[in-house]
Amino acid sequence: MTDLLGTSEYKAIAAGLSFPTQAFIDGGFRPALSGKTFTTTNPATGEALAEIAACDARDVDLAVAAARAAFEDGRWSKLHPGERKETLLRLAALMQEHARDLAVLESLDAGKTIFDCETVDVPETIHVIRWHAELIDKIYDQVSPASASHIAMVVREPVGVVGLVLPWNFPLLMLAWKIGPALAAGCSVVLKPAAETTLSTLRVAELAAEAGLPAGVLNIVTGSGSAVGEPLGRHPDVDMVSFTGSTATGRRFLNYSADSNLKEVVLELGGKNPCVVLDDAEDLEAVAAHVVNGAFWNMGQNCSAGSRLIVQRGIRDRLLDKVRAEAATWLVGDPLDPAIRVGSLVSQAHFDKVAGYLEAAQSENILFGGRIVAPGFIEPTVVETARDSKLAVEEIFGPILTVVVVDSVDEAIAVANDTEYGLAASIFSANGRRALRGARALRAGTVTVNSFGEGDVTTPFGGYKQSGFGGRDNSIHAHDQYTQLKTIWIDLTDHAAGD
Ligand SMILES: NC(=O)C1=CN([C@@H]2O[C@H](COP(=O)(O)OP(=O)(O)OC[C@H]3O[C@@H](n4cnc5c(N)ncnc54)[C@H](O)[C@@H]3O)[C@@H](O)[C@H]2O)C=CC1
Ligand code: BAL
Repeated sequence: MTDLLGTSEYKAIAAGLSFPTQAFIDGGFRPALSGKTFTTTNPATGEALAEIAACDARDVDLAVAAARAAFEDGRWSKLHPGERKETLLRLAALMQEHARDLAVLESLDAGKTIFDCETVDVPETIHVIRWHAELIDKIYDQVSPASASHIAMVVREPVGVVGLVLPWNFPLLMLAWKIGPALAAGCSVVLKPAAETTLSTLRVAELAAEAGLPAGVLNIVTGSGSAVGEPLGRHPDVDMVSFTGSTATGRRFLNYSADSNLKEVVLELGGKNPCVVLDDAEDLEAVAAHVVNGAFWNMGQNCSAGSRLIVQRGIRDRLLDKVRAEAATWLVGDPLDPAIRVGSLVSQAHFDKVAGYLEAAQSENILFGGRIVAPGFIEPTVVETARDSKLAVEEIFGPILTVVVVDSVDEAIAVANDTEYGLAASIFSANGRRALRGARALRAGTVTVNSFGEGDVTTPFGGYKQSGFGGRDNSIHAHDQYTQLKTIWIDLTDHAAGD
C-alpha cells in the first residue's frame, strides 16, 4: 500500500512538476505543424496548467508515417519478444520511480482524487504494463491437426500501425490497457489522448523514450476529437483503431473505417450498469460499501459505474439506510487532500451536463445529497425514480445513483437488462444458486457477484450490446486485438520421389 502524504506536501510537488506539452512524433517532442496550442486547466481550481500542441490532420500524417516506417523496418515489430519485454519492463520501472509525480499530475489534470491516483490509477497502470510485458514471451503459436503429408501452422503477427483513442476518465490506466498489449505484440502506435487529460500521457512518452523504446514506435498526437481523432480514424495507412469513450463517438469510428480502408475497429463504450440486490443479501454494510463505491468512485465517471441500484422491496429500507450512511463518508473537496473521495468533474462542459441531470433529480425522490458543492463539485446523490425515467436510462457519468424498487427476482433481472448498454452488472444474494442464475441471465460483459468491480488485468473487459464491439481489453484476449492470425500451410509431399 502506498504511503500517502499530506495535502501541503502534494501541493508542493504540484508546484514543482515539469512535463512535456508538445506532440511526441518519431521519437521527439514537437509543436503542432500549425503552431497552434490549446490550454489545459485544472478542473478543481479553473487554473491554467499548460499550453498543449493543438495538432491536426497533418500531424496525424507525420505520426502515421513514422509509425509505418518503424513497423516495416522491424526495429520493434521484429525484435525477439523477450527484448520487447525488457524494454516495457524498463518503462514500468521508470514509471514506478516517478509514480508520485505521475499521481499528482493525473490528479491536477483530471480533477481525480490523489487518493485514487496514488492507490489505484498509477499502481494499476504500472501493473498492467508489466503484466503484458511478462506475457509476451510466453504465448505460443499453434500447429493444426493436419494429415502426415502437411504441416499447418497458425501464427500470430502484429497487426501493424494501430490508432489508440483514449477517454479522459482514467487517462493513465486506459493508456496502459491499450499500449500494454499493443506494444508487447509488436505494433507501432499513434495515440490520441483526450484533450482534457493529455499531460500524463506525454510524460509516459518521455519515460518510454528513456526506457529505450525506438523512435516511431509510440507517437502521441495531441488535440481535439475532430482535428486529430477523426483523421486518425479515417487514415488509410492505419491498420486498426482501439477506442474507449462514448457510444456516439464509437459509432463514428465504424463509419470512418467503412469510408476509408476497412481498418479493424475495437470499441469499449458506455454503460448504465445495474447493481441488483435481492431480498436475501447478507451483510448489508458490505453491500452498501460496494454500491457506494460502484456509483461514486471516480465521481461516477466510469463506464462500468454501478449507476442503477435495483433493489427488492423487502430489503429496500434497510439497504438504503446503510447506503446513506456509507455515502456520507465519501467526502467531497480538494482532490489533493488524501481524505477526499469525491474530487472535481473533469471539465466545465462535463460538469454542466451532470448538473443538468441533478436538476432533473430535484423533481424525484432524492434520498441523499442532491447539491452542487462548488463549481465542478457535485455531492454523491441517491435518487429513487421510475425504471424508465431519464435518470434511470441515460448514462450520466457523474455521482448520481438511481434506485428502482422491484418485487421479484425475475423483475430485477428484466429491469437490469432493459437497457441499450451491456458493459457490467452486479448481483448480491446469499443464495449461491440464485446469484449464479442471475449472473448468467444478466446481459453484460462483466458480472460481479456479491461485489462491485470490473475484474483485473487477468480477465477480459468489454461490452455486450451498445457497450462494445470487436474485442476485449485486458487479459490474454487483449492481444487478439493487436495481432492477426496467419495460416502457413506446408505440403510435405516429395513429388519427385513419388511420396
Ligand atoms: N466509456 C467510457 O469510458 C467513456 C464514456 N464517456 C461518455 O461520453 C460522454 C461524452 O464525453 P466525451 O469526452 O465527449 O467522449 P468522447 O467519446 O467524445 O471522447 C473520447 C475520445 O474520443 C475523441 N473524439 C471525440 N470526438 C471525436 C470524433 N468526432 N472523432 C474521433 N475522435 C473523437 C475525444 O477527443 C477523446 O479522445 C460522457 O459524458 C460519458 O457519458 C466519456 C469518456 C469515457
Ligand atoms: N473503467 C475503465 C474503463 C472506462 O471507464 O473507460
